[in-house]
Amino acid sequence: MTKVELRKVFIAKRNQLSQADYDRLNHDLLEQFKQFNLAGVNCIHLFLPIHTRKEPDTFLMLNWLLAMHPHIQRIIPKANFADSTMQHYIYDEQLQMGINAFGIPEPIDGNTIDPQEIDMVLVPLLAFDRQGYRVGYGKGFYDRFMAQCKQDTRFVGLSFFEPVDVISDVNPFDQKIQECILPDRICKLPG
Ligand SMILES: Nc1nc2c(c(=O)[nH]1)N(C=O)[C@@H](CNc1ccc(C(=O)N[C@@H](CCC(=O)O)C(=O)O)cc1)CN2
Ligand SMILES: Nc1ncnc2c1ncn2[C@@H]1O[C@H](COP(=O)(O)OP(=O)(O)OP(=O)(O)O)[C@@H](O)[C@H]1O
Repeated sequence: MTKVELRKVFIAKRNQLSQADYDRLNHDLLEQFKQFNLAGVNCIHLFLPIHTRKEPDTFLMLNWLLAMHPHIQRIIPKANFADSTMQHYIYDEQLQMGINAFGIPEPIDGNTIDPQEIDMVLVPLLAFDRQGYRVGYGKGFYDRFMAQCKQDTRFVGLSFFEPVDVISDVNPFDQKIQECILPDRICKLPG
């Protein structure tokens, strides 16, 4: 299926989730995340969820990391919709948070870092395929950002749903995830 078709199908699948389904799936994703090997990860980048779009609740991972791995630096993005780029802020006491026009919790002001410092990125997606290609909301924010990271940065998707076989219209800008956290397992991708 094409990205346009997949967006429709997977937005509908999310919208059909009841609050109870959504809560359970978030709980299950957190349990899988806890199993994840974080050896060598000193700096982790997390998107923050658009709750109205029933995105995976990454606040659960953020809080768990603070409690269990306080030495790991946590980074969150601020999106600039004028040019589809993002800036990356350290989630510390100095960070001032707000909610932008798209419902994304994001920094207003704080300390920024360079993408080259990031060891692992939790990547938002609507759908992904068995090769590791992903479909987002279609502005290329993550394709641009992932291209700026180190060669060995780990890109990890979070999905409530299984991969599709193939995304038929991938383009040269598309960046792949190497793993995807699902509610019942961690799905390894060819990378
Ligand atoms: N939580 C979260 N943060 C994220 C992403 C994400 O997928 N999830 N993004 C991942 O890349 C970027 C934001 N991408 C977005 C792209 C489009 C729309 C959006 O609402 N688009 C409108 C159409 C607007 C237009 O075309 O001008 C829509 O879909 O109705 C929202 C976020 C950066 N931050
Ligand atoms: N590094 C880049 N430089 C210029 N344009 C880019 C770059 N990366 C992606 N794009 C453009 O951004 C758009 C991304 O569209 P695509 O449908 O692949 O988005 P997506 O992966 O679903 O979105 P997102 O990454 O925002 O979740 C395409 O038009 C693509 O050409």
